[in-house]
Amino acid sequence: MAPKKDIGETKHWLRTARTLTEALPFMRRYAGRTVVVKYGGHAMGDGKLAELFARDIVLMKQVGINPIVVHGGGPQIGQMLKRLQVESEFIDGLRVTDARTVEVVEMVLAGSINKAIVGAINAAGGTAIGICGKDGNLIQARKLRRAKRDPESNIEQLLDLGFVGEPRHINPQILTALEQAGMIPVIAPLGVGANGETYNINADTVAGAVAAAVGAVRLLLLTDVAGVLDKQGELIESLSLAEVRTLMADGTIQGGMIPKLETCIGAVEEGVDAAVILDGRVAHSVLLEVFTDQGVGTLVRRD
Ligand SMILES: Nc1ncnc2c1ncn2[C@@H]1O[C@H](COP(=O)(O)OP(=O)(O)O)[C@@H](O)[C@H]1O
Ligand SMILES: CC(=O)N[C@@H](CCC(=O)OP(=O)(O)O)C(=O)O
Repeated sequence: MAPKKDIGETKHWLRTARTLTEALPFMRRYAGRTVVVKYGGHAMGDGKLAELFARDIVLMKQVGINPIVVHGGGPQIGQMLKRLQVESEFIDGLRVTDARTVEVVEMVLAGSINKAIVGAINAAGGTAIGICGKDGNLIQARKLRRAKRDPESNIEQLLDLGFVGEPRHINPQILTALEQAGMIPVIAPLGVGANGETYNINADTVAGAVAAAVGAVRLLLLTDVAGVLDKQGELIESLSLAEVRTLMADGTIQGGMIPKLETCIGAVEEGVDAAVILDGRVAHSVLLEVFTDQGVGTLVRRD
């Protein structure tokens, strides 16, 4: 006869059974669909968090969902630029990128960060392949043109952000091939221009464009805050596209949150079911979002 379970073990078993019962409908709903997860530089934290993140991604793959990881690395690029004594400036959450800066951006994003994430996923039992937008012509990009209205003169000026790009066309074939081979794509946010030049693209923007191109069921943007906060600092759990636009216009949303929400609007308008901004520093936040009813963070939905 099998030995009796002790009470602690039984409680743990019951909790696991409840978790599985709650998760099963979501596993069925998302089976065979793609979830794009943007892993922000601020969300990466220490090694333990990266390990938990990698385990969540592998688990998703094991239950039949296709995760695609798009990563950032803004703070890590900043550290390297500092070490190399290259000045760096942001406008509306975007790094002004001259020729010297783009070399460093490529080295950090497609090099050390991409390979660290690939290593973590592989160590967790998955098969990850690291690529950037230049591989397989995944992201054809063009120079980003951004206008800003001068508050004093009220005249709109075109800003020159250098080699900052925006996706012009995504070729998802390479992603489909990796997915069919049971592999997990890990994408560094660089694009290739018409003349072969490298563009630095905001990682949220890339995640949104990839999610739209593959018809993802969810776009998850992992960051270092609980989600979108209101003026009192309280988490907003759900926002329609119209509500997002209001918060942008009244200044509640600033800095790096601007490209994040612009991305959510674009992705949802282009057919992604919903986008979520959530805290990547919370252990298993990806699983909590995908496999529970209430989810976490701020959900951006069509209406
Ligand atoms: N309304 C808001 N709610 C939450 N965060 C906001 C808001 N407005 C601005 N932010 C800022 O946006 C930051 C997230 O953007 P960013 O630093 O670019 O993240 P990541 O590196 O993860 O992409 C937050 O840490 C916060 O400082
Ligand atoms: C144009 C632009 O700003 N590119 C970003 C790319 C990395 C990124 O987006 O990283 P996070 O997601 O960690 O912020 C940069 O140079 O920092």
